[in-house]
Amino acid sequence: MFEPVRDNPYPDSHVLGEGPEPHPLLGPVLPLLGRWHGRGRGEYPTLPQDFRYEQEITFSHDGRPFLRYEARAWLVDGDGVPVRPAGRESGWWRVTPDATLEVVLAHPTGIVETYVGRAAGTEFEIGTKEVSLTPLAKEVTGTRRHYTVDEGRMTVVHDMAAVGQPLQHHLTTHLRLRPS
Ligand code: HEM
Repeated sequence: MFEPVRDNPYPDSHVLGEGPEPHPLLGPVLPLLGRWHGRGRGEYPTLPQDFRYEQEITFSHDGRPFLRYEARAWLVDGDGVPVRPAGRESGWWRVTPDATLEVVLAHPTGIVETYVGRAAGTEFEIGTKEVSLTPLAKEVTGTRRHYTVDEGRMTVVHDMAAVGQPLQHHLTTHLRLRPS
């Protein structure tokens, strides 16, 4: 019944030239591919003070026309010393033939977001189509994310409408591509 099986023949890759060939439709999002690590600052008008964090983001693929996305962050103090784990999220970035992006992200805090957006060179902009919340999740009504990639550096600006507040800045992160 429990016969041995071979290793997964379709591994993910986050490095060009390793693993499967990227699907041709992934062309517009290839600048995102890789493991990124960096620092950020966050704020929101409902919070008593702003905060600093570090974050790791990985975009990978298995040869099909979507990226796998994984991100985790941890708060740090003013000296960069880790304080506690913070936001985590994972999901999928699907690319259509006209370079439209369709993104699904899930958070451990009971939030699931669907997004639509566009890839334009090294700029990627996505905005929520719908946000779905579990009963205990904080009220998030919409978010917008802007990714800019430039020679191994990535900046992510994340605006959010939540807990009765209109869409406004929550996070800005500056990341560098990690050597694999
Ligand atoms: C790098 C990722 C993130 C970090 C470091 C971060 C950090 C924080 C921190 C420190 C707080 C204050 C409450 C606390 O101490 O836990 C907070 C509040 C909040 N965050 Fe984030 N966050 C991140 C991503 C997100 C995302 C992706 C969303 C929405 C999809 C989100 C939605 C919220 C909401 C709704 C609140 C509560 C505001 C309130 O109740 O006043 N956060 N975040």
